[in-house]
Amino acid sequence: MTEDLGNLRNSIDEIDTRIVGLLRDRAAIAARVGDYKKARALPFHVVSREREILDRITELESAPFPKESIRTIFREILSACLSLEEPVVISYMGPPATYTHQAALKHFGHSLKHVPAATVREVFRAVESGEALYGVVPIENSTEGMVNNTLDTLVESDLRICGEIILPIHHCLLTRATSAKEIRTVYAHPQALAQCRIYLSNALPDASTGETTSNTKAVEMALEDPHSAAIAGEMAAEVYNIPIFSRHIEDFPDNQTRFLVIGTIDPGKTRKDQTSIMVSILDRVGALSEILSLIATEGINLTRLESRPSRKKAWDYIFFMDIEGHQADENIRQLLTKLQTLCPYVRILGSYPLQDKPSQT
Ligand SMILES: C=C(O[C@@H]1C=C(C(=O)O)C=C[C@H]1O)C(=O)O
Repeated sequence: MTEDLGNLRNSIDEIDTRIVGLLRDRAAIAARVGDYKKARALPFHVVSREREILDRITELESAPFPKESIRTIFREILSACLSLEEPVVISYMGPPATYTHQAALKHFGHSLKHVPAATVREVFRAVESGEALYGVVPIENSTEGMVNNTLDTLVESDLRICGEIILPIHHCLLTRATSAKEIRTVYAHPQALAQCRIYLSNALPDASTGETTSNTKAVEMALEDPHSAAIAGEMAAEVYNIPIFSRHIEDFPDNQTRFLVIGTIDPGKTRKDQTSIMVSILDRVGALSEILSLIATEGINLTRLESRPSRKKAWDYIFFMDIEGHQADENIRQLLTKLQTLCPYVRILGSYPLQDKPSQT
């Protein structure tokens, strides 16, 4: 029997009507949850519950529908339902169309209000003042290393880390020029320039480079002058309507950036968490190795160790550590108690859901 296209499309229309009906029912219940929480002054955004939902629906049989798409769709459903409970503002390091903007949209969905801030410090300020519930800032790139400015701002602030977002970063060369030889200057944020060094020296050996405070600023320069180009993401090309001259120009294809979600809300314990801590150590032989062996004795996996000058005294350092697990776990509680006796200063920056590293895309 041959398929009838009209019938198939009628079936799809019926299913879509059912999906919308279910979304309507879900939104009505989420609004009731919102009323319940408001009456009891409970936090309305519950990260651990959202994580539980996302993990559960990912395990449901959806084939041939792709699992990753199920997660993306549900991220948007959660975002839309949450916005019914309370208007939520997210401050991100702007301007619009930066990778940080992309990370914020991926993590919180499009239904929340995403507001750009000019600097990392401004993002912290927006959250500290209560203008925004969360802030999103870049912390580390897999090719270029830590964003020191974010680490330093974290030291000075009382905000906690509520989550992390890992985004594959693919740079594009954006320009109004139609051939490489027309391009005299390539503008970008220093991080982006550093991640595309090999491409620039091979494809545009005669072009000079110019650092900008953001890739979006670079796009504005490239829009004004056809002899200029900018390095930025595909989203910037779309938003600013500038042609893509070349895609995937990053030197290492597995280029990822890690962003932090900062705020005041405790995300709660989930199936797989990570804890970030900050310690200062006594200036004596073996002080750091003592801490490291304590971590090993408790059977804790140390996944990141960074040091930054304390900015209080020359050659005095603060250490940032990420360990697997939640601060409520027995072995981490033990570790923290021991660290408190060993280190002049210990601060828990937060326990939050561990993000899976995205596979290369
Ligand atoms: C509905 C709730 O509130 C929010 C919205 C959620 C949802 O749409 O499922 C989940 C967690 C909360 O961030 C809840 O806590 O259950």
